[in-house]
Amino acid sequence: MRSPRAFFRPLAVGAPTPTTDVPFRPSRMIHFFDPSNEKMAAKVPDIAAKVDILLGNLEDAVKTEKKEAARQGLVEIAKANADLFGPGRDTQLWTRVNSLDSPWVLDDLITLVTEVGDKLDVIMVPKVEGPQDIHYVDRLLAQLEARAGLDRQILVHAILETAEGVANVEEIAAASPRMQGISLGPADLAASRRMKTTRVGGGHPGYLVREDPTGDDLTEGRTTYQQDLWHYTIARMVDACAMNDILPFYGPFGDIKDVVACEDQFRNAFLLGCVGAWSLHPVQIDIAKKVFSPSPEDVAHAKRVVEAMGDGSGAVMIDGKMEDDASCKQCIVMLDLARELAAGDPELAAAYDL
Ligand SMILES: CC(C)(COP(=O)(O)OP(=O)(O)OC[C@H]1O[C@@H](n2cnc3c(N)ncnc32)[C@H](O)[C@@H]1OP(=O)(O)O)[C@@H](O)C(=O)NCCC(=O)NCCSC(=O)C[C@H](O)C(=O)O
Ligand SMILES: [Mg+2]
Repeated sequence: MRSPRAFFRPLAVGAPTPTTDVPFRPSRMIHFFDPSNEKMAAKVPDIAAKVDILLGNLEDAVKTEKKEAARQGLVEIAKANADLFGPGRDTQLWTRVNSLDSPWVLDDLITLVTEVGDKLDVIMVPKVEGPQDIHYVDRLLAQLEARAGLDRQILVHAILETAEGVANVEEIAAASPRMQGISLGPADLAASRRMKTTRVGGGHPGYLVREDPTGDDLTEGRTTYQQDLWHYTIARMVDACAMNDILPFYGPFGDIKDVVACEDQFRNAFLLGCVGAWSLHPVQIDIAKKVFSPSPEDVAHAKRVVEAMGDGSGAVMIDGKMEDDASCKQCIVMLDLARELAAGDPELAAAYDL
């Protein structure tokens, strides 16, 4: 554990000073694409205009024989679209590198930071098991940033997708000032925990509670309610992130055609405190944008409560409900997000009347 005084010192001579805050940027969807896939690569300028975060994926879902093409493809895309990415641009450019035990990750990090480090906002690290993984990446990035002459830090995002990672999530979130956030990786996590679902995120019809029987018949007339397989992990991840001022995200929803259940999963995550989710296919982009932007009705209600509460003390009745200091704080959370999103989006600003 580093001393509090050392925490904000660069980890390599000449590396940028560590950031003290994760700056607010709209982060409602992390859109995944495979930079070795020509069709997807060709869509980058179009998609970049629609998403908050565009992520060139180098890890799972990229075939082994395409690993190097994906890495090189991302370098070329970042260079060819220099006007779209980098400090002050609307769309963040991220990458997901290969796992730390893979034969590719060292070259992923060296190549990307050296060639296009000035365009990259965040590096997503998969299968993070504890703070030691973040410390390794932190020091290596500092060395690479110093050598590349970068003047701002590239932040790090961890995926929570092993049982060990979940057990250590608080230490992971607090491991470095470079930490930007954490995503739930439900597919790898299910495998690591030996859960018996084969789905990529979402619910499972077998995970349910059943109403008690009303008579002797145990088989008929008993309503079942599907439960959320991910509630515990998301809630724990949200707490770990909130206590360290970093951002929690839901990860992938693999049933691309089930846009309804995707919206439900994203909304559960939003309500629990996540700021965004991954989009794996263009059809999921607008779902994430809608869900992770507060609704105009919630914003209108929040405005009413904050106005009625004045200095925030005491209690008032609005529409038959008690509002006090605590509910006023909830409303301020909602309003802050609405204002931040509306600042870069005239349509939202109009919908929120802000
Ligand atoms: C899921 C897909 C393989 C589906 O691809 P495809 O069969 O080509 O879908 P469509 O025919 O409906 O595509 C229509 C057009 O849209 C383009 N497309 C598709 N996906 C994307 C995308 N993500 N970005 C940009 N463009 C996209 C297609 O090329 C078609 O174009 P055209 O023919 O010109 O009309 C595919 O969507 C896909 O590969 N998505 C990304 C998958 C991914 O990144 N997976 C990894 C993240 S999830 C994970 O790793 C698990 C996690 O770590 C955990 O452990 O939980
Ligand atoms: Mg995974």
